[in-house]
Amino acid sequence: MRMAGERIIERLRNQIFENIVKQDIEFFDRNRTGEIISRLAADTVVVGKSVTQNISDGLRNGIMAVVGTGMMLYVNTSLTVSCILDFFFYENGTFLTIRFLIQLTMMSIIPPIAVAAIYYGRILRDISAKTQTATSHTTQVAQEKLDLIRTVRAFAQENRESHSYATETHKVYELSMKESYAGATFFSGAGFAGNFVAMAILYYGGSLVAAGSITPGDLTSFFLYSTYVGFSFMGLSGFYGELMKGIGASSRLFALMESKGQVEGQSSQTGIKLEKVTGRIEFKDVEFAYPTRSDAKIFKGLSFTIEPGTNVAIVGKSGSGKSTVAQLLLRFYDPSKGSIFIDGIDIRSLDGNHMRNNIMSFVPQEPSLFATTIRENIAYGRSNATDQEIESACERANALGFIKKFPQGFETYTGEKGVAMSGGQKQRIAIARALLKDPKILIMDEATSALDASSENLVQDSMSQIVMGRTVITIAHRLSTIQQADFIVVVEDGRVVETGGYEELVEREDGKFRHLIDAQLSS
Ligand SMILES: Nc1ncnc2c1ncn2[C@@H]1O[C@H](COP(=O)(O)OP(=O)(O)OP(=O)(O)O)[C@@H](O)[C@H]1O
Repeated sequence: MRMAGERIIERLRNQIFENIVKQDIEFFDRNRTGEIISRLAADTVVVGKSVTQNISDGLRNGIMAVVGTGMMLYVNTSLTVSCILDFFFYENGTFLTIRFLIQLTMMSIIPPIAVAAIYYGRILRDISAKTQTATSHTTQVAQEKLDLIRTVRAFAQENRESHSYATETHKVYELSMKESYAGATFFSGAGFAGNFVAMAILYYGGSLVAAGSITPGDLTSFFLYSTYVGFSFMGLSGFYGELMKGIGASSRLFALMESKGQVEGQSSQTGIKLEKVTGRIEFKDVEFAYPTRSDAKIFKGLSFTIEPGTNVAIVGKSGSGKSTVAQLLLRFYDPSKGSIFIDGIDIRSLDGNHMRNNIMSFVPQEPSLFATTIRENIAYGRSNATDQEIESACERANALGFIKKFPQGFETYTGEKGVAMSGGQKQRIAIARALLKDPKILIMDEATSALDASSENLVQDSMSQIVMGRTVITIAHRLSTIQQADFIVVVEDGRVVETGGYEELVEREDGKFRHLIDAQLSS
């Protein structure tokens, strides 16, 4: 049972994690990582144990109850005839036979214990669901605060964070207290009833022995079996309670396991697999609001076309939705109206997995690295890449120089989320990672923002190599970095308000792009 339990826990974890990583990005906007981690780590153990170790206890107790009752009846049958005929009424007319003792045991312990056990089980189920939620909140708080430990330290908020963690752990403690009270009430009540009946059996059984209607041996065996039955019913109640606890903890787990993404096929492997792509992109009348903020429309009819092989910059004020263009193109979300096409095909009909794996590469605004070596981070999208390919991607991303300066070179450990790398180094590793896939469409979200002027110049210099033979979308904040763009798309109020080449737009006196440039120069 223990082995089966461990196997169940392993399978539950794997299946739930597999389902979670395939969820839409919206799911991660709605759920906090700490909660998911806690469900995977703690809830799976409660559920696994409740259906295995607990079942073994339940089976043992069930068998003991059945056999014990059978033996009681057996003791009874051997005496039944004489008991019923000769001692049906004893002395002063009291109803005292072994049958009566059985009835006494059965009637006075089992039904009340059964009713109390059902009630106790329900309480445990509710408390268990609440405890698992409270436990997930403690993990959430710990995870978030430790993730941001540098901010916590910089603002000297260690005490406050310890206090907020303690508040959450206290909620778990209070629920555990409730569970303890419920357990103590149930088991002490059941124990008291059991002892009372045991005394009653001894008292009446003693009288029967004294009267010679049963032998001391009969009473002893009967007493032994009834104790077995009593204990096993207590055990069965405990089993039921633990089962209910498992059910309480499982509700959220099964919801996580069964939850299906909203964006059908966001990470599924169905749909068209585009093999020969030119890299033409079209946004047509796209309307969009983030699902978690559906009243704030980001796009209200966004339309633009990017021809294959061009280097396009998307510009606009902060919060105008530039990064959202990338998120829609990667199909992290679907537009509420309108469509996005790649080579004339609506991306909703493409195989999302294939599209992201073979057609596109993305350098996010804040590149995070996995806690492993530089090599593994760069080869993340193409684990079979050769050393030569990795070096070549690094050269184009202007990353080779600094990587080679590390004593361990490509084997240097990048730290959790890349903390052991500078912002500029992380960005160049992320650019190299994107280039290694040799994508037809490269999306760079403010990819050079963390670079110092000289590194940025070096990356800009290699831009001609980076863009060669592919469509590049640069989501630009610093307008100085987009002079090489073939085409600029200016986004404002959810629409495209201007398009054109850099020189052309800069010269438009009253143009939106010109305003952006002027605003940036004067700041
Ligand atoms: N996951 C999200 N859920 C809800 N709202 C979001 C989400 N991501 C972004 N937003 C909101 O959408 C709007 C557009 O954000 P976006 O990141 O696209 O802007 P941006 O133009 O790239 O800004 P910046 O140049 O400052 O990075 C903002 O108002 C932002 O608050």
